[in-house]
Amino acid sequence: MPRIAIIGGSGVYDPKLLQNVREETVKTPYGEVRVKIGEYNGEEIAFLARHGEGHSVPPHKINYRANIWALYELGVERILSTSAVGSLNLEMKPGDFVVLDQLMDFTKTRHYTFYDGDESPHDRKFVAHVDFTDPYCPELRKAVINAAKELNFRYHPTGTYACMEGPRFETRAEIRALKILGADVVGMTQCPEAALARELEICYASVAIVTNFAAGISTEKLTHKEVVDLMAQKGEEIKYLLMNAIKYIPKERRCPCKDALKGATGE
Ligand SMILES: O=P(O)(O)O[C@H]1O[C@H](CO)[C@@H](O)[C@H]1O
Ligand SMILES: Nc1nc2[nH]cnc2c(=O)[nH]1
Repeated sequence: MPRIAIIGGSGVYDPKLLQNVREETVKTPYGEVRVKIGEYNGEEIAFLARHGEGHSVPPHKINYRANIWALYELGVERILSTSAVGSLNLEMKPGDFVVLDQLMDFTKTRHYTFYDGDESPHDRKFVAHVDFTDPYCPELRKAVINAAKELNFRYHPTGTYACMEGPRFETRAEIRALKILGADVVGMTQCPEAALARELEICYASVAIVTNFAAGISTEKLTHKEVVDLMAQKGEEIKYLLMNAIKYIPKERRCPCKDALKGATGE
């Protein structure tokens, strides 16, 4: 059973560094999900392409609940993901890695929880309000930071991610407002992905890769092509960073993520 999963975002569509890769279709109450499972240094790792292998699913249409539930069904306890982002912070330049520690959710039409009471399509028909003060797992964040240090990659140990609905990019005014609100980077997929992992008591962290300066800060037109091109240039580094982080992930979980539901249901 894979204890660790990688969710690849834009530009990260296949688990090149895994050996003996097999594909499983996992049935979930929210639909079927195709997951690849391979090995790295003798450890079973699950891999899921967030947008589908051909980047056919836009950010606002991703079946986040099926994806996270599928990894839960496989026994995954820890999820590392990648996120291509625009930067609002001049210190965070294209090509930089940002180990996210905070997020703000500005999405509008997504499905945000597994806990829909009686309407839940599974036996967890209770109401739950999980703590999300710190949305990312401290142990996973530390593992990525250790790996970035060891590989001598240009990285930032913290960063606040503003999640926009998309699929369009932002206006100048929206980026100006997000900057005032304290965002460092902007993307379209961390919400509800991070919260759904917390709701199933799965540790979650995301390595953001700055692909461009955000609207109004960049002097150029924003294009998805620029995002995918930069992710392709950084492909090898991203894979080495994620794989290198694995050895720093403690076998035993001592983080609050594993007890997220304690007290969340009022019981
Ligand atoms: O967050 P990932 O999946 O890396 O994708 C990012 O890249 C796309 C924009 O080019 C958006 O979907 C944005 O969220
Ligand atoms: N929302 C958003 N997502 C991105 N992903 C990569 N760059 C950007 C950006 O500028 N805005």
